[in-house]
Amino acid sequence: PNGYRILSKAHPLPLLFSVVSWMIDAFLQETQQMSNTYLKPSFTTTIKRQVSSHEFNTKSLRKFVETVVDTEVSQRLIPILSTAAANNTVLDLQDILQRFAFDNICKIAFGYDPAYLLPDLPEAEFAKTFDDAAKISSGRFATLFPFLWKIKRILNIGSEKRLKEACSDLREFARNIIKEKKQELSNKPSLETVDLLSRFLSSGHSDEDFVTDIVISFILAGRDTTSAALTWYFWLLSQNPEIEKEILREIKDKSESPVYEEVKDMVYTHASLCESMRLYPPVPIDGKVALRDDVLPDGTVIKKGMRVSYHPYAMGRLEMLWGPDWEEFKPDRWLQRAGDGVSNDGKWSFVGRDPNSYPVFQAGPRICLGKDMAFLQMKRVVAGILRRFKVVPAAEDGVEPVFVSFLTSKMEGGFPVRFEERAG
Ligand code: HEM
Repeated sequence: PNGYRILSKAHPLPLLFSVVSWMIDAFLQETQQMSNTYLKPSFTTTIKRQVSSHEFNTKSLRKFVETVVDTEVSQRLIPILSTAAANNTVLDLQDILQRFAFDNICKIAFGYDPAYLLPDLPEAEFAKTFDDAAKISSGRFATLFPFLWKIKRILNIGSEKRLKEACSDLREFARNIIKEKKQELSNKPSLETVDLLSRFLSSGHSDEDFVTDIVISFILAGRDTTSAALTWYFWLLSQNPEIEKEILREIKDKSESPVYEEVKDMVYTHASLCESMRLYPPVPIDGKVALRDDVLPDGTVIKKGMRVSYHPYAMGRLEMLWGPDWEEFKPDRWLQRAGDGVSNDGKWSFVGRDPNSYPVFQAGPRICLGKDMAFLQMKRVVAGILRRFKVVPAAEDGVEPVFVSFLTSKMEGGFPVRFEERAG
């Protein structure tokens, strides 16, 4: 569209030294309108410094997987799918996975259980508000006439009025979580809480707006990303039975291992998840705003204030990066035989890609902090579901889902499926 320049054509993501995180920040900027504060420039950097040594280290991650994810899988997800299989009911898998991810991220980040993944699939008012806010804010970046939304915002009408209301509700929701957590901590100062929010509050962060931002950004980072990845993953598996068979074989092989070992060794499943996110990245487009004048490695001049976007969706489909078979869902492109090449022991090993040519989790110093956590969660869900069920799209053969994006990717209208119990 007008106003856009392709800076590096098909070239891998250029170095982005002097740019700032944009997606989460942009969303937060909107929600912050309500508290009349300005985004602290170092906000997400501060989160990173604060939490990377705590919640995202291996020990916490293992705990997260073993307790929260497995409880949610075995006590909520599987019983719901079992009932649906027994009654031949069609469920919207996208909705189920979003509920699953929302419960998970709330439990790990705040020690709070919203219980959205219950058999009666309760109205998720908060989730709807969250979707509306994300949809309207992402619409701003896609518009050809940005002055229109700015006028609407000044006049407080239409979508901008709805956004303002939604943001107010979100902040209210976040404040309530914080209030309850503070109460809990004051009653039990020595409470053995491992959630992020307790850590922030216990370590002296009392600025309400700051902590509210943390709550909202973690929901955004943790809810829609893994659920988007898994929704498209199950769709691709339904279209590629041979690959599904291979994953199932791996899952069955590992079923006797302890949780952490199982997940670590699921090389083929890991490759298939990477491959699925190549074609359907949960964050299909992301951008940065230049803090000061800069020159990209290819000589392109960037002026302070210019927005630079990069497109994981487009980059995942480039022939020059992935070869002439880029359209194929092919986990093998992430694998090689382990060993010395002579005594082939038959084991596959995973071959990662340079994050600059696969920026699904972004690249550089602001790379996703939850990447390992996301993979652990996704593998446990894949193992939990596939071990018991075959996921069958309810739409007629040949009907393809439509990819849409509101900050994160979605399947338009959801993903209606049936579940078939596997024999044995
Ligand atoms: C498949 C799942 C996921 C994908 C594809 C993904 C992708 C991304 C991307 C593209 C960014 C960069 C955003 C930007 O700065 O513009 C990001 C940042 C981030 N992600 Fe993830 N994410 C995933 C799951 C998670 C999970 C489960 C968490 C856990 C809470 C998480 C936490 C974060 C955090 C804290 C940042 C900010 C890092 C910083 O700015 O220093 N992510 N993620």
